[in-house]
Amino acid sequence: MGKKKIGIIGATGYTGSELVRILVNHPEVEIALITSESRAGEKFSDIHTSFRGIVDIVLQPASQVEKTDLDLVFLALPHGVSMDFVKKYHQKPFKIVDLSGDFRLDSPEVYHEWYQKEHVYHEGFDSAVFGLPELNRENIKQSELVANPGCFPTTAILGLAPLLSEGLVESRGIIVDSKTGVTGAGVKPKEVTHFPNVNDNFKAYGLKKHRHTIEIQDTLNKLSSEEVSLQFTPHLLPVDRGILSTIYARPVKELTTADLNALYLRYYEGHPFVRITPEAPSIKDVRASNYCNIFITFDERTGNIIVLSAIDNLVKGAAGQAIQNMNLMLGLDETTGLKQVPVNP
Ligand SMILES: NC(=O)C1=CN([C@@H]2O[C@H](COP(=O)(O)OP(=O)(O)OC[C@H]3O[C@@H](n4cnc5c(N)ncnc54)[C@H](OP(=O)(O)O)[C@@H]3O)[C@@H](O)[C@H]2O)C=CC1
Ligand SMILES: CC(=O)N[C@@H](CCC(=O)OP(=O)(O)O)C(=O)O
Repeated sequence: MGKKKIGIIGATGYTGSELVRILVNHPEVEIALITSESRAGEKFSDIHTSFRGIVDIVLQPASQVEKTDLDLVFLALPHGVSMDFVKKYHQKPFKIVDLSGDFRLDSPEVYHEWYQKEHVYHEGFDSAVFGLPELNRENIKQSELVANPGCFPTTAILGLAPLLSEGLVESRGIIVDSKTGVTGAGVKPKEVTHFPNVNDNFKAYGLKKHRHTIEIQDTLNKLSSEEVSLQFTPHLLPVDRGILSTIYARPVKELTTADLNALYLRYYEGHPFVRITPEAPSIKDVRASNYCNIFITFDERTGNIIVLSAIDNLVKGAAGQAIQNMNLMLGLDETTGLKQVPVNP
């Protein structure tokens, strides 16, 4: 059987280039098409110069998608833009992994409220599968359209899933305190990512209203018998990539650190990209890899459970997870092409 043919839409952005970086060494697929609207006609390596001599493919306009024989397409496009592409490609023979938030939430009304986007595409919301393989592996395998999770939700959901599915913590008042690198904000320069505003600085944003709050709650509600309500606050770190979420929850029964570690090891057995670690993880422990490192402990003094969950926002938080989903959708081993060792230092 030949290699599967893959298209990447929006590859001048950060997640698009990260998809190319990983897929170029994937043994079972070939990159058949890379598109860009703003830079069509230029080489991919003219824009992402670290690919010089490695990926010199000429960027095509997105209109080429329908003229190319493809097995699967990644949409690495902004929220709201992906919807139009999904609508256009709905009946095409290729599968789709959408990296945006357009199809992650269950209802268009909720999407509208939290994304503050006027443009809502109703059809297709029903058929999209939320692409977190650790929770949804079997559905992803059958899916034609996967909604790849957001970066913060990946840390928070993986960090809390064992506790909430076993009903071991109070489901209201959980705190998710997250720190992210600046690539999470995309390639377009903005005031918030301007060098003097980020460098040597640290700040919270999206207080009380960040759209990932609902993505985390919605997903955890499907695991929990009691309704989940959580406080999510993201912060911007002066680093390029990486997310560390510190999560606090109140146990509903007596639990020791040993009990919690045993639970997490059992829950994530057979999930190759989740590592339950004996030490508090740093973002460099997962940098440029598809791993999510999770540390869990009980603080006897305060009565809190503390969970630390670390990923690379561009890999397990975006492109790596998207490729993990692609592997499942194409019937490949989940880890194919994704065994990169984290870069530390
Ligand atoms: N960065 C991250 O850590 C994560 C990002 N995501 C999501 O993945 C998607 C892609 O993210 P990311 O790569 O960071 O985004 P970027 O802003 O870095 O890149 C998006 C690309 O989309 C293309 N594009 C096409 N149409 C438009 C349009 N109308 N307006 C602006 N850009 C357009 C552009 O490429 P061109 O002009 O060449 O076509 C652009 O380079 C987003 O939905 C994001 O929310 C999800 C998880 C983590
Ligand atoms: C630093 C920064 O701005 N990060 C982005 C997260 C990007 C992401 O993972 O997720 P989406 O696909 O849901 O946009 C933010 O907080 O909006």
